Order: sequence, then C-alpha cells, then structure tokens
Amino acid sequence: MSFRPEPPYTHGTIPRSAVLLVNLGTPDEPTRGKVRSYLKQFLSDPRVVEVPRLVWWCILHLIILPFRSGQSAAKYRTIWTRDGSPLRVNTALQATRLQAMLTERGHEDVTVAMAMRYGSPSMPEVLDRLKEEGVDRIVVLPAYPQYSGTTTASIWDAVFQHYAKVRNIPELRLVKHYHDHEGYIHALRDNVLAHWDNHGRGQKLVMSFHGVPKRTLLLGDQYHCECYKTARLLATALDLSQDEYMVTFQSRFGKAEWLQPYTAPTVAQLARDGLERIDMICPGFTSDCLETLEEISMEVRHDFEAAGGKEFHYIPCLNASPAWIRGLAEIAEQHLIGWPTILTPAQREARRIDAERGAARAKSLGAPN
Ligand SMILES: C=CC1=C(C)c2cc3[nH]c(cc4nc(cc5[nH]c(cc1n2)c(C)c5CCC(=O)O)C(CCC(=O)O)=C4C)c(C)c3C=C
Ligand SMILES: [Fe+2]
Ligand SMILES: [Fe+2]
Repeated sequence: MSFRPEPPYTHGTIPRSAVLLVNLGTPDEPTRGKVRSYLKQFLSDPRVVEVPRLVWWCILHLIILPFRSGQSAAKYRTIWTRDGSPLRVNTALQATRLQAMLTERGHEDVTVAMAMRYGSPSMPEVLDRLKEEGVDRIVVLPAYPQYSGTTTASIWDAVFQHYAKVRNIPELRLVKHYHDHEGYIHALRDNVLAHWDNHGRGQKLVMSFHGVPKRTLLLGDQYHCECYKTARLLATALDLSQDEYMVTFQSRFGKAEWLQPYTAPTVAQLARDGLERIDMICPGFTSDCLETLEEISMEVRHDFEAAGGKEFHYIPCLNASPAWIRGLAEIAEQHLIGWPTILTPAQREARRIDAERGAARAKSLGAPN
C-alpha cells in the first residue's frame, strides 16, 4: 500500500491548530442527478443503514435511488436559496463567524474550516487542505449536539479512513456531543424567547428531533437519552412544566419502527385534541435544512392545519445566531485546551517569518502572487 504524498517537512515550523466543523452534507444542486449521487453516498454508509450489504445494495439501487431521487429533488427545490442548499449556506456562515469569534477571544492561531460527511466540500478534500496549510492539530466538531452511531460515529469513520492513508497524522480531538452544554442550551433558550417576544407564545412547545431506528436504541445507542436530556434542560431553562412541552421524532425512513412518538401524527393529534396554536423547534439540527424547512415548516404545518389547528409556529434553528456562535466558541475552546492557539510575541514573529518563507518558496515554484 502507498501513502498519500506529504508536503515537505521543514524544521522549526510552528504547527497550526484547526477546528473542523462537519455537517451531514447535502446535494450540490436540487436536480435528480445530483440528489441521486448524494443519496447514493449517504445511504451506502453502513452506519446509516444497518441491513446486510447485498440485500441493501439491491433495495438501494433498484427501489430507493430510482424513486426517491426525483421526489427528494422536488422537495429540495422548495427550499433552495440563491446561494445554494440552506444546510451548506448555514454551516459555511457558522464556520466564518466562529473563526471571527475565536480570533476575537484571542485564539489568533486557529483555522476554522467546514466539511460535509457526504457530498462537498468532502472531508478528504478539507483534511488535505488543512495539511497543506500547516495544520497539525485538529478538533473535529460535528454539527450534531446528540451523539448517534448513525451520524457522529460516521464522521469519525471518515476521519480514520482518510488518515489510514496518511504517513504524518495530525494530533486529533473528536468532540463526541454537546447535548447538555450550557452554551448550546442557552442559545436554544434565547431563540425560543426571541420568537415568543416577536410572535407571542403557543399552548405547547413541541421539540422534534431527527429519528433513528428503534433497534439502534435497543442495541445501545445513547441518542434517544441525549435528545430527552436536551429537551429537559431546555424546558428547565424556559421554566416550562411537563405539560407545556413534548418530545417527538421526525423523518422516519422505511418500514421499520423508529423512535416514537412520530412528529407528524402527534402534531395532528394535538390539533384534534383542541390545541389551536403550537410552537415547534428542532433542537437536534444546528442548521436549517430540508428536514426543518420542508418537512416541519411545510409538511407538518399542513398536517396540523388539516387536523383543525389554527397557528403553527416554526422556530428556526440556531444557524449563525450570535448566542450559538458564542456557544460553538466555548465548545471549541474546551477541546483546544493546552494547544498553542494564543501566540507569544516570539511565536508571532516566528509565524510571520514562516509565512514569508512559504510565500518565497511558492514564488520560486512559479505560483501566482
Ligand atoms: C436512512 C436512514 C437515516 C438515518 C438513520 C438518519 C439519521 C439522521 N439524519 C440526521 C440529519 C439529517 N438528515 C437529513 C436528510 C436525510 N436523512 C435521511 C435518512 C436518514 N437519516 C435521508 C434519506 C435524508 C435526505 C433527504 C431525503 O431524501 O429525505 C438532513 C438534511 C440534509 C439536507 O440536505 O438538508 C439532516 C440534517 C440526523 C441528525 C440523524 C440521526 C440522529
Ligand atoms: Fe437524516
Ligand atoms: Fe432513553
């Protein structure tokens, strides 16, 4: 086996640290072809679908991809923005703002980058770029507050698969979860309070999390418990009693049982029970995406109204809200601890000389200015 080529090693360079924000991924365009290739990569991941590979290959290629790609593309078209998929736009903005926030907090020697587990910018592409930039310490920060084998662990798989082909591996720290982190809970609370200030308050706050097969819970995945802990902490921060909020699970895929209660039928039942107004928040998604903007804010809204509900309020995700960027900076700082992210004057001077040397080397190799 041969390893990937390494950039030349120079004695005395100060390695940089990086925070890599990783989200799920999204198609490049809302077309059948692009959605198909995205779904193919996503749904071929054995962490996401735990069905024997040969059986699943047939189901995926003969049923799911031919039928779902066009249907999903049509849904993506309803949420697409001028700048592209909301998930990618929001994640990119979070990375830019996190970079600024960390610099403001004194961490001048940290690069913030973002990558997608499926699709682009891909993890191998971004990890290679960080190496070229002289990064030798990386905090991998998944966009998922709650740990799940289907999501967080799959990001780690991608990290390990990439570095299995690399000779000089950077120092790595993997953030497992932050479902109960103060910065995260406070940012959620601020979001809800801001919504209530502007639009008044509903009779119930429904907290909808992405579902996973129930089997994964029975086999030891802690995701379900972490969703409930987030919900409890948010309810406490908002001073809600038990009957003022509830937890549901959305986005069921396939015929197997997933975590219950399912969001859509539950919300319809609330309307039939006489609730006129509900507020919905999706705390497990840190960026708005297809699952929040289309499934919740369009489909579930329709289900609630069709069952007699009057007012359905969707509270947007944290996205790049100042409170959440502060929360992300605090989470990143806790994992950057001990790494030289704040330079001494001597290191700053050494870094300047490094940069000059790098520019001179690039010039001698004929790189444009
Ligand atoms: C097939 C099984 C799936 C599991 C298990 C699953 C878990 C899971 N997903 C997210 C977050 C997101 N999922 C998104 C889209 C999406 N999810 C699945 C399937 C599973 N997810 C599919 C097939 C799709 C694609 C859309 C569709 O065809 O329905 C997204 C949005 C992506 C976007 O482009 O906007 C997110 C985010 C979590 C957090 C999770 C488990 C905890
Ligand atoms: Fe999903
Ligand atoms: Fe549990």
